[in-house]
Amino acid sequence: MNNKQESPLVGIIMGSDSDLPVMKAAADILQFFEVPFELTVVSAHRTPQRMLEYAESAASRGLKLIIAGAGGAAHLPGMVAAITPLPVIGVPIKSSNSIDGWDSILSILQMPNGVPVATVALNAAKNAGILAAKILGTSDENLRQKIVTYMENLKKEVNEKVEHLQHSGYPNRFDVK
Ligand SMILES: Nc1c(C(=O)O)ncn1[C@@H]1O[C@H](COP(=O)(O)O)[C@@H](O)[C@H]1O
Repeated sequence: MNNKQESPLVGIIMGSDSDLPVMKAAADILQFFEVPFELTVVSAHRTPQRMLEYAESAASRGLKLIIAGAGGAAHLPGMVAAITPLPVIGVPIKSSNSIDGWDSILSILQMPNGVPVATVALNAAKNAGILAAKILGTSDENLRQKIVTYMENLKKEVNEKVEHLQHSGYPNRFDVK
């Protein structure tokens, strides 16, 4: 699955394996950009010692940033950010007992001054992966070029939809692409 020869640059962690269906999107997009990553379950609540050791060792193991997803009382991203000097991207997850995901969003977003977590939208693990790739792309021209191509393709997709709409007969005078 992941490129085993290269040591991981991104650590994807989540509070439970029940988060995997959401967090898989971060792994998929990193794989698309050919960014080596590792993925595992770490819980601040249920496995505090494992969380401590993961966060303490992340930088020295060669990781450049961490994507942390959790639902409910989602303390994992913030606790990891409190320990590691690496940037942490937090993914709020709408878990089964959640208050519509707001519990997780606010737990991850409302960090105290001095301990930032870059929080993406609810369940937006794909965006977390893209953001990680963009950050790594600041010092990797090859990766940056892949991101430029990805963005060009996004634009093309929208333009094709606009083209399709043009042919459906609705009036539109705006044609800047
Ligand atoms: N928020 C946390 C933490 C943590 O922050 O340490 N550990 C587990 N969880 C979350 O509990 C939810 C339910 O987990 P289970 O499905 O295992 O009961 C998951 O969304 C997980 O991220």
